Amino acid sequence: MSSNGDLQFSVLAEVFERMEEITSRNALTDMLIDLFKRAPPEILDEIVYLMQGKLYPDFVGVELGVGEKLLLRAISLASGLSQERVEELYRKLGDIGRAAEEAEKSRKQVVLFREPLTVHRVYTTLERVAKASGEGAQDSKVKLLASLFNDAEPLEARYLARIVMGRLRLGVADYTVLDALAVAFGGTKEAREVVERAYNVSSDLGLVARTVAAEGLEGLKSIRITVGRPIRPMLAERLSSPKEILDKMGGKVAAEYKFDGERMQVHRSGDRVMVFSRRLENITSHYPDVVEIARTGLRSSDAIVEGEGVAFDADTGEFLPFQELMHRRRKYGVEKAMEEYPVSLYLFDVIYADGVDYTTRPYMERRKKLEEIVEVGERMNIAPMMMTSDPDEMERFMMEAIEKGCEGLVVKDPSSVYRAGAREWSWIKLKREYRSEMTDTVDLVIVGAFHGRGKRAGVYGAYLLAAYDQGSDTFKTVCKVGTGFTDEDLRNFHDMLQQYVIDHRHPRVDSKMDADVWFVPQVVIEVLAAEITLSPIHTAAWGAIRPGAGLALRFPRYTGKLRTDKGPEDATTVTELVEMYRSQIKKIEETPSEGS
Ligand SMILES: Nc1ncnc2c1ncn2[C@@H]1O[C@H](COP(=O)(O)OP(=O)(O)OP(=O)(O)O)[C@@H](O)[C@H]1O
Repeated sequence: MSSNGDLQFSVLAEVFERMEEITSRNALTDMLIDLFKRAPPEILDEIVYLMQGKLYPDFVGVELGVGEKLLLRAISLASGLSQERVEELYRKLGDIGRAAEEAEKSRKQVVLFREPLTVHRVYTTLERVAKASGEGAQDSKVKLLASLFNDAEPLEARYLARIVMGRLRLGVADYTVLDALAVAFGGTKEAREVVERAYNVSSDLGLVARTVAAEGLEGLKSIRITVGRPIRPMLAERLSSPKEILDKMGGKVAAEYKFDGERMQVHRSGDRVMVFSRRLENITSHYPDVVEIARTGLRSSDAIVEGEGVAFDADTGEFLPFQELMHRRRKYGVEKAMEEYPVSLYLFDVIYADGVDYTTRPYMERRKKLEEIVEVGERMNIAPMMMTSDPDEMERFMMEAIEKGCEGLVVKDPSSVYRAGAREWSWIKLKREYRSEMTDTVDLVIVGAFHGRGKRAGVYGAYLLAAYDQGSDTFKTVCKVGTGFTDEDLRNFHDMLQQYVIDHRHPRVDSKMDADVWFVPQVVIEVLAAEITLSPIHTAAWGAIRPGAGLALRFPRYTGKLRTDKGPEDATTVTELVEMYRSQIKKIEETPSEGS
């Protein structure tokens, strides 16, 4: 069955057919073990890719580029059935695989000679289909596919069609393949670890399969971290208080800001930079600015670093909510999206640099290396970190992080290595305790402003807003807002506010934050925010919920409504904010806590 390093495609098709009927994971693993042992090592990578309905690992980002219409044309060409007939079969059966199979069964062309399909031929032909581009690409794709269907038996045609359409859906998870490889070529418990490590540092299941089949476990040890090939990210566990974290880790820990953006694994080799997402897709084309930042800001020209890309408002410099980053995931108009939603990179780890694999080095050493190789600038920075063994200090650091637009902290064990692909207790995330959507708008008083930069030069870029405190008849700050204003709003606000400018903080304004310009509290605007959080900076409800903390709005946005109908004392009060905060918590406690 296997000869000359190849395998009949029919063998694979039969295995696929049996897999579809299996209901237990153990049986599925056994079947894979059997297949892996029978297949020649040279094509085991091809088998593994095809089994998952792909040609390469995901990070390569190559697609077949074959739509339904094109595939139906190829089936029609090979079977001699009219295209209408093939389409009708597809409509009737509702499955393109079954349609291809039926077409094959009732093929009109008399075939004098069939060259039996092999796995390697299927694989390499599909590679050519994927690579066909430019003028006439569609026709070449049809011809190439038809050449396969021409030689396919009905069962082979079924699976061929499904692979091509990405509808194989055998549900063979990466971990099932790893289990099967470990048993087939190792047989010991240790084998699973070696196989998994090779996978975690390469993210390439096919490569791992072929290597272990050809060279055994020893061979896998030669799979090393390589620039250009993403490694599976280390993940964090979660606890809800600083004390629990300190109890778990013991001693001094390293607490870092947890930025709320998109995780980016940045690979650089000379002038070439690649960016991979948390799910290891190649997202380089969406982030030309990150490419440039890495090219100019990394002192090592051969490195893999990890960090969080955070979108910010170009005019105010403030972080934007995570969702705004999705504007960067478009296919066209990347340049425009890049201007509207620029990204700053906050690095938190180094995986590889100048020929050294840092994953086996302790956190403190990695952090030191990171500081060495990162040229800190406006667009590239290192996540702020503090070493602490005091829960109160950690709590304050978390509030500071949230105040700056972060989600909380990721606390790390200073002696821990980088465990690719693992979610373990050496990284623990601490998010703000309470999280829910704020659906009500609030009306707040403009008490200060900050000079605009960039496109907002000459007008105010952001405003300091306050709620009204009836008890003391003062205005307590709750947020800085720079989002939601049109250019016209900004000009109008700037002009209108001139009459209220004073050269010091108004005595009825209670603020820990220093504004560039202060106003007499007069103008009221409507604002919507994501939620209310505790804050070490804003003075509203200071100490009411927790000593040393006030309340703040997270991600506030001007709704476009200037409340000329309200005087400053009609603004939302601090008491109302406390109420809103409490009902928020109640809602959280009543809903099941979010999983990770
Ligand atoms: N300083 C930091 N260190 C590590 N991860 C950070 C840091 N800042 C932000 N992050 C982000 O936090 C994530 C760590 O949390 P976790 O491993 O649970 O990932 P997750 O499942 O994506 O969770 P979440 O939804 O909380 O981001 C990382 O994937 C990364 O994107």
